[in-house]
Amino acid sequence: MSYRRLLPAFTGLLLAAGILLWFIARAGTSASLGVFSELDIGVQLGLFGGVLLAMLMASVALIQCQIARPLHRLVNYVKHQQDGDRGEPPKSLMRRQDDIALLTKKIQRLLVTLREQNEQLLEQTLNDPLTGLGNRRLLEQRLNTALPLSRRRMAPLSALMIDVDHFKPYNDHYGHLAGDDCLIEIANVLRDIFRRDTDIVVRLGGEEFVVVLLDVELDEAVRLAEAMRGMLQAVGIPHVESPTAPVVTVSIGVATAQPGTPIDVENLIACADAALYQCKARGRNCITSCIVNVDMTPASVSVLG
Ligand SMILES: Nc1nc2c(ncn2[C@@H]2O[C@H](COP(=O)(O)OP(=O)(O)OP(=O)(O)O)[C@@H](O)[C@H]2O)c(=O)[nH]1
Repeated sequence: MSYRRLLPAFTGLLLAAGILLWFIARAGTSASLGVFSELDIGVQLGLFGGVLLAMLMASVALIQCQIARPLHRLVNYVKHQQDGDRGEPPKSLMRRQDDIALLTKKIQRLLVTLREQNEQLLEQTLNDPLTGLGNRRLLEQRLNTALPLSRRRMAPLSALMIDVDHFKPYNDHYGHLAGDDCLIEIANVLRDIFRRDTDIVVRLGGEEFVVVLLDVELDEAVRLAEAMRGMLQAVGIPHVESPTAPVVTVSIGVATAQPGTPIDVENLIACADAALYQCKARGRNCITSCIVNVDMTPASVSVLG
């Protein structure tokens, strides 16, 4: 029985007991209630008190079992949800037919909505809205976990800094919207080439993209960079203003940190950037690679070709 029906019942019983006690007390003094009138007044009062106490204890037990305990379970459910638990509310709460069940269902729905909205917000803060790739924050977040792990496992790590060649003349000639479409197309090529779950592919800003490949040696990183460059050229986005090629091309700086090199996000990107700079100097639409040195200053990048 739900507390909504039990409480009025107990209140009624208490009331009835009170009236009964009052009646018996009166009967005791008017000596018209046979057996009670023969009892000592102290015993009569003791009896009344006992009945009252029993009723009170029953009420407390009822409140404890029907209200306090379920509410405690509800609080525990909310606490666990706050700690990241995704479980359902206790079945004993969901099965009820009262306000506590209603409250539980409402809280559950509210928590699901909040969680979904949080996930959407988080995605927005970690994604580039134009291309749908990750952004710099996502790169930092994932590298903060990946770099120490990679160091501990003594695994190599490679970063590719990809920059669109002559993008300003492209924008000037075809317009900013066409420029946006071009960036989206490049992002699609990146998605096609870098498919591993561990690959981190982000748009750093403007016409610059970064790819970080965990557990990938320099040779493999250069091969993938070459595949990306080739695929974009094969897509053939016309670029009549480019002095390099009749289509949109990219320059790619590849930096590889050998197993155990103590690098951080900034240093890795700085080294790949230095390699990219060499690429641009060599005439664009090419790949330059380097090994990240232990002192990790961009100036220490040794270009391999
Ligand atoms: N359409 C579009 N253009 C952008 C976006 N972000 C940056 N750009 C443009 O990208 C161009 C980058 O130009 P530059 O930095 O001079 O580079 P570049 O012309 O590609 O020259 P190189 O890199 O030396 O080959 C600028 O014209 C920016 O306005 C964007 O989100 N959308």
